[in-house]
Amino acid sequence: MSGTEEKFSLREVLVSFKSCLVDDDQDVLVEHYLKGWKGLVRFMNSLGTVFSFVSKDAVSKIQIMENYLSGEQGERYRTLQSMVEYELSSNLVDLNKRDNHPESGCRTILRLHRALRWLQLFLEKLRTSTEDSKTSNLCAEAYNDSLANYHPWIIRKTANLAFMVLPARNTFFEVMNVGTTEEVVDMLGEAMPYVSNVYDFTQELYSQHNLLDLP
Ligand SMILES: CCCCCCCCCCCCC/C=C/[C@@H](O)[C@H](COP(=O)(O)O)NC(=O)CCCCCCCCCCCCCCC
Repeated sequence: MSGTEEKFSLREVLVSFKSCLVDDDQDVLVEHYLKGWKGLVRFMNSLGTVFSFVSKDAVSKIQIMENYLSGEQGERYRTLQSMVEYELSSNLVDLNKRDNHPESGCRTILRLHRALRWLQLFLEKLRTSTEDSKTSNLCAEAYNDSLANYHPWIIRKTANLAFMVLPARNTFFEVMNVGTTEEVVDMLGEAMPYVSNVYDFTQELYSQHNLLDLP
């Protein structure tokens, strides 16, 4: 990280998933969801350029969503529920193959949603890890049990190579800038339910509308 860049704590990033949830956890604010992702990408960038291929893809998906939010129909994209209703009722989603709407909000959020499952698994592994656990193994296990199922061989291979250069657990925790190991573990315990609630809500919404396999 460059000296001029302000150090930030992963606590704020993870807690921003708390502010996503509205209406008694029955909806997710897109703006806050994207804010959470931006913080995560910023954290990932601080780990080095080896993840820039991941970062690029995440940034482009965040950008697609921000364009919708600031566009003419921005109000329709305020929450995930309103986005799904609007895009489906206006036939703005390619349901079977990428065609006229290759970058719908629904399919873009689905990609981030699948990545959120990886994050959930990885954070839980970090939280319950021991001093001799290898961050690279935890990350690879979480990836292989989730996101990898949607990626072609070449991406899986590249991702697994990149994981190998992840810093050791101690350094990784330091970069998180949360405090001692105990504080990191406590923070993860505190933040995980928010990430899980956002994940569960989105999963349910997409499942209700048969959107979990969007091309
Ligand atoms: C800390 C280490 C970070 C490791 C990141 C692990 C996730 C590995 C994902 C590999 C994605 C490779 C990039 C390409 C993806 C796309 O092909 C693919 C499909 O898109 P398409 O349907 O439009 O073609 N895109 C996706 O699946 C979306 C990927 C979004 C990844 C966002 C990852 C953000 C990671 C944030 C790290 C924060 C770590 C915090 C830990 C305490």
